[in-house]
Amino acid sequence: MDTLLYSVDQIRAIERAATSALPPGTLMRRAGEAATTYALELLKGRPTDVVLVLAGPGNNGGDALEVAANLAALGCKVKVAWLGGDGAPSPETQAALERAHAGSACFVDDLTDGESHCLVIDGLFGIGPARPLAGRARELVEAVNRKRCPVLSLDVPSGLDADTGAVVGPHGIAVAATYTITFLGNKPGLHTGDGCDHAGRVHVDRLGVDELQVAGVDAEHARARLNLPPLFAACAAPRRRNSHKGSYGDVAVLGGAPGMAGAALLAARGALFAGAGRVFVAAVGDDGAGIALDPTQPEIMIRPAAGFAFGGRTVVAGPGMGDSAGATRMLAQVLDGSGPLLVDADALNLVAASPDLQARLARHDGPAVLTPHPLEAARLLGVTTPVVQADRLESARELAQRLNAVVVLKGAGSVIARPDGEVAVNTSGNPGLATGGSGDVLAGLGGALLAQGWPAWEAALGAVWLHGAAADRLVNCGCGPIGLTAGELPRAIRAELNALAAQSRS
Ligand SMILES: NC(=O)C1=CN([C@@H]2O[C@H](COP(=O)(O)OP(=O)(O)OC[C@H]3O[C@@H](n4cnc5c(N)ncnc54)[C@H](O)[C@@H]3O)[C@@H](O)[C@H]2O)[C@@H](O)CC1
Ligand SMILES: [K+]
Repeated sequence: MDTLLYSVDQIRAIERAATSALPPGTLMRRAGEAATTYALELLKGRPTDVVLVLAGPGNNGGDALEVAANLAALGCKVKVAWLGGDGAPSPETQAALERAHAGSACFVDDLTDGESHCLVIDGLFGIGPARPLAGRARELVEAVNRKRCPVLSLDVPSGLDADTGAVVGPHGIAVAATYTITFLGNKPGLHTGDGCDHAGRVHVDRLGVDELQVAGVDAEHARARLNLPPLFAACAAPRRRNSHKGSYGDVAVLGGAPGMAGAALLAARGALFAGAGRVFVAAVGDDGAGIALDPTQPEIMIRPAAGFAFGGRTVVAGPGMGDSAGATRMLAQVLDGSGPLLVDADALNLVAASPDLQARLARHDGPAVLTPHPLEAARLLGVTTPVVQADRLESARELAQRLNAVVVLKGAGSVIARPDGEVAVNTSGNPGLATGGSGDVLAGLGGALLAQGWPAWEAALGAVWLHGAAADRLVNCGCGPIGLTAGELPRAIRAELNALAAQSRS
C-alpha cells in the first residue's frame, strides 16, 4: 500500500508535472484503464448484470466515462447517468464523453428505483467539489447510498473532502463506497473522520507517474502518512535475558479520584500488559484512600498521590483525575518535572482551562504525549467539536505546535501529530473501541511504551496502532465490535506487542 498521504494541492502539482510531460489525455486514459481493471477484479470477470456509471461534469466524470466506454467495449451492459455542468467539459472529458456515446453504453436521465446493478461506479466528483452536493447530484448520491450493491468510487467518494475526510458541508452528502481507487497518490481524507465510513477499501494507482515526474512533491514533501508498524516496530525489541523489572520502567497513573477509580485502574492495566516494569496508581483524593487494591490485578501498586515520588517515573496524568484543587496542584507538579509524560482525559480539561498549566506543559522538559478525543481537543483549542472534526489533521497539528507535544487526536482514523507538522493517520481499529474506558487503556499503553524508552513520536504511533490492532484481534475472534469492553483490551494488546517484538527480531 502507498503509505504517503498527499494533499489536494500536492496532487494537483503532481498532475501538472505529469500532464506537461505526457501526451494530452494520457492520465485520464490511464485512470480509466486502472479503474476498469480493478472493477473487473472486483466483479471476478465480465458481469452479466448492469454496471451503473455516474459521471460528473469535471475530470472525475471524464474518468468515469472512460470506464463506461472500456466496460462497454468489453461487452458489459453499462448504463451512464451523466451530470453535465454549467460550462464546457475539459477536452479530455469531452473526448471520453464522445467515446462513451460511440459505444454501447446506454445514457439514462434518472435512476430507476429498484433496478438492480452488479456494481456502481461513482465518478461524480473527485478532488474538485468546493461546495455541498445539491440538486440532481444530491439525488444521485442518495439513490446510490440506498443501493445494496458494491460501489466503486473513482479517486474520492463524491462529496468527501480529500484533505480532511469531512463530508463537504454544511448539510452535505457523500457517496458511501465499498471500494475507492484513488489516483496519483493516497489522500488523508480517505482514512480519517467521515472518510473511514465513506471510502471503503482504498486502492492506490499512481497512473505510472514515477518519482521523476513528481519532482518537487516527493516523499520528503508529503507531511502525512499512514501509521503502520514499520514506523515504530524497531522500538519493539525483544527483551534481553539479562534484564529485570527496573529495565522496563515505572508507570505512575495520576488519577483515580474517589468515585473514578475504574479509569485509573484500566490505564494501569493497559500499562501492565504493555510491559511496564512496575505500575502505580497515584490516587488523587483527600486522603488518597479511595482505592486500596485492584483484586484482579494485585501487581498494581496503589498509593496516595500526595507525597508520591513522581521523579524518574513515566506519568500518565488524567484517567479519573477529576478537577479538584488537589488534582490541579499535582498536575502542575508533574508538568514541571522532566520525566516522560502522557496527558489524557481530566488532565487535558484542566490544561484547557488554565493558561498557567498550558505554559507549564509547553515548557515540559521531557517527552510529552497528549491523547485528546475531539471534544477535549476542541476545549484545548478554544473551538467547537465540529470545527475540530472539519479538519482533524490541521487541528492535531495546531495543538502539537501550541503545546509542544506529540498529539493523538482520537476517533475514526486517529491522527498523530508532532510539533514540526508531521502527521500520521492510523490504520488499525474498529468501532468496538467506542466504549467507556478504551481511552484509559490507550493512555496506560502509551505510558508503558514511554517507560520502556520509546521516543514520544514512536510511542504515540505504536500505542495507537497496537490499541486498534488489539480491537481488531478481539473482533476477529467474535468479541465485538458490539459489546467489546475496555477490560478485554490489555490482554489483546499484550498479544499484539509480543507479535511485533517477535517480528522485529526475524
Ligand atoms: N486532470 C487530470 O489530468 C486528471 C484528473 N483526474 C481526475 O480528475 C479529478 C479532478 O477533476 P476536476 O478538477 O475537474 O474536479 P471534479 O471532477 O472533482 O469536479 C469539478 C467539477 O465539479 C463542479 N462542482 C464542484 N462542486 C460541485 C457541486 N457541489 N455541485 C455541482 N458541481 C460541482 C465544478 O464546477 C467542476 O465542474 C480527480 O479527482 C480525478 O478523478 C484523473 O483523471 C487523473 C488525471
Ligand atoms: K468520485
